[in-house]
Amino acid sequence: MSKPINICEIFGPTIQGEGAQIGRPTVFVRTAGCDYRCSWCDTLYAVDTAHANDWRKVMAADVMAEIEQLSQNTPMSVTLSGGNPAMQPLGELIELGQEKGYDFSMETQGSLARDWFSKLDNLTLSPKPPSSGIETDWSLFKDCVEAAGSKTNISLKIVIFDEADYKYAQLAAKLFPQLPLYLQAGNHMVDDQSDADIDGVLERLRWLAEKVAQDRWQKACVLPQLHVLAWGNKRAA
Ligand SMILES: C[S@@+](CC[C@H](N)C(=O)[O-])C[C@H]1O[C@@H](n2cnc3c(N)ncnc32)[C@H](O)[C@@H]1O
Ligand SMILES: Nc1nc2[nH]cc(C(=O)O)c2c(=O)[nH]1
Ligand code: SF4
Ligand SMILES: [Mg+2]
Repeated sequence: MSKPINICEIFGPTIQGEGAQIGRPTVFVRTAGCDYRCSWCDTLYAVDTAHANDWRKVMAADVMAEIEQLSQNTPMSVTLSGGNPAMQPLGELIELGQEKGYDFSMETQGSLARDWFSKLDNLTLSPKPPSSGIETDWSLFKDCVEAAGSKTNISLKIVIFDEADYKYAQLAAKLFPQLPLYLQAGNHMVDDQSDADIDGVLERLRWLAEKVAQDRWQKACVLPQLHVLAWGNKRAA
């Protein structure tokens, strides 16, 4: 018997605003619930159970039907995010979609490994630096890399707010030298309602870019959240 997926929102097509697939059109499936509480989480409405009344349980076939409606039945990229999508039974959805020609990317922090990671086309693992207030269990993180295996494109994406976060990213790069590395300028959440602090984001982006250039850190790819530059903190963008 298949189990329902806890859904926060399904939206798009928009563009992937972050990491290895930046700029690519995609539909987002945002699952509800997370095992972390990052101090600067930009999607608390998918994490905090205070928002649980807005979440819904949906069977994989029905999620797929919504994706097909949004994409007007044109096979395209689907991005699974959250919350932590690894908490949800997503293997069946990935299989259903791939049979129809859709490809699947996923964003997760690397705290819960699942067999079905190996079905994904792209997996972004985003371990959390010190500024998040969360400590990384690198052994669980390694389990996620291994669960995805060699057929899935895996990349590391680390949010950077400060010097300690930068050092953490250097450590992560040392631990997983085989993985492409993206450094994402942090977006300080001012409050849920307000526009994004774009000046602050750009200042952090310039600081990060200058550091990487000065250190001649060839492997690092520095990026902003493109959707934040385009649409601010607007939900479902
Ligand atoms: C909202 S999370 C959901 C997926 C998963 N829980 C995770 O953290 O990877 C999606 C991406 O947004 C990043 N992110 C969250 N809040 C952010 C912020 N304030 N500034 C920059 N990136 C942020 C996360 O690090 C992650 O890479
Ligand atoms: N456009 C856009 N790109 C994104 N990349 C990662 C996102 C996420 O919240 O996981 C996200 C998002 O919410 N919107
Ligand atoms: S792991 Fe991701 S969704 Fe969960 S609290 Fe952190 S940034 Fe938010
Ligand atoms: Mg987001």
